Amino acid sequence: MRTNSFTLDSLLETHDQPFSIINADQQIIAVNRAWEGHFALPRERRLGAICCNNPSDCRHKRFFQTLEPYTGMFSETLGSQEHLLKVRGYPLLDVDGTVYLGESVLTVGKSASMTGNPQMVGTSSAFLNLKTKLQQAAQSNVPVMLNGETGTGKEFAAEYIHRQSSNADGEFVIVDCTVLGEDLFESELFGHEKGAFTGAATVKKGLFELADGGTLFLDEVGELPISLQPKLLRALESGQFRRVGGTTALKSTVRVVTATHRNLSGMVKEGLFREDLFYRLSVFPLEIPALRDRVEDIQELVEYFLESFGQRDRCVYRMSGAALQKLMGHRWPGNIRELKNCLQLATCLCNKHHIEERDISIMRRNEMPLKPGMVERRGQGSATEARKATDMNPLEAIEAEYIRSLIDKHQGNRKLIAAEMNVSERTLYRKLKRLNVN
Ligand SMILES: Nc1ncnc2c1ncn2[C@@H]1O[C@H](COP(=O)(O)OP(=O)(O)OP(=O)(O)O)[C@@H](O)[C@H]1O
Repeated sequence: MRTNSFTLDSLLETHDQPFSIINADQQIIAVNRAWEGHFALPRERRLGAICCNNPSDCRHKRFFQTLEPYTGMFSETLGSQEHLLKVRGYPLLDVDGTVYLGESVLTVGKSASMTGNPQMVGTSSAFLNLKTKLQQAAQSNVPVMLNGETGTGKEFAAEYIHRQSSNADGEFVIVDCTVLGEDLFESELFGHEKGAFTGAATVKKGLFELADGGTLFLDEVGELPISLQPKLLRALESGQFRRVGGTTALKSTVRVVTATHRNLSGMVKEGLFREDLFYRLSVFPLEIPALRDRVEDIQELVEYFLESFGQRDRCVYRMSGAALQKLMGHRWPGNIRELKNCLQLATCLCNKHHIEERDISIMRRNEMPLKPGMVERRGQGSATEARKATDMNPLEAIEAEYIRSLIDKHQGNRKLIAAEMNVSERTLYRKLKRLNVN
């Protein structure tokens, strides 16, 4: 059979979809007109350039290791814009047998900047991997379980999944499992009919119903009492539920995302979490990395937060190199929330909007700032008494005392108390409830 050789450019232009060719050195060697138009980038700016932001760990590199065709959702920053791409990559052979990667963009979803979502900041490989997986999870519609330390951005990630998913037009409903005791669970989750119990003066829709067509985010799902877990499982499996006091079975189609800082599979082994519910919820498990495992992102996060504080305060905050070094050297047990709160405080302490090393006050976990007199009061036995009265362990008693000192200091302002403790207001609320502090 006689074969003709066509010029590369004429072949490329037969693709209506954006199309690019990448060599084994991960350089872009050709793009078509649809690609230029789609990304609003002239080809001269891309030809010869390295394929993406993170060439040491990207789909192109993996392709040249395996030569396996692939299809999937990925996020990529081209120019100054973040794009969510559905791509197909496959091998191309030239006449002398050299392998290239041909990649076409199949359909294009919404980008975070286009939807006005808060920006997901970070370019470390740990973070980019996570972002790609979040997008894959968003497209898949299966239950996602997010695992990570406090303040790593689990709720932020859950909302990101929601906004990128086909349920984005529905509600993003957060269920805080730490506050759902036996008495609240059914009426909060499934709602109640008028007169179902004393105080049920009107019909109330539950969170499950409100999330219909949207996303139900079960935060701290590991805290859900085991006695309530079968009820949740039943509703998730059938999509059906009854309001308290109601006889009609209602239906709700929700996308489920859960988060926990606990080792749930360990809890299953210990009989503290139902195995069937665990498997039902963790079809797509995702680990959110701690900030200390992606220190490369600290500078970018600092710039991002300072810019947003600057917009709020109508000024431009700057930071000295020494101050940044101090931030880079900390282990951030409270993760991104702790960093954000630390910067928030620095903007209040600094002079002429210039943050110096002395303005960075990092709170050591074992250095609880006690109010004058607090040690003395503890010495007189107030914490011990509180412990006896409420059956607290010694650490809880100290924590309760510490929170009380902050309540005094900030005159009960929960925002300020939570900020000083480096926890979310919701976490503070849980602590107040658990420690019985008013
Ligand atoms: N990638 C990111 N870019 C910018 N801000 C982020 C990012 N990830 C998290 N944040 C911010 O960090 C803070 C903590 O995030 P979030 O509340 O989602 O953490 P969490 O893991 O759910 O915490 P907790 O377990 O204590 O509830 C929030 O202010 C959030 O906006």
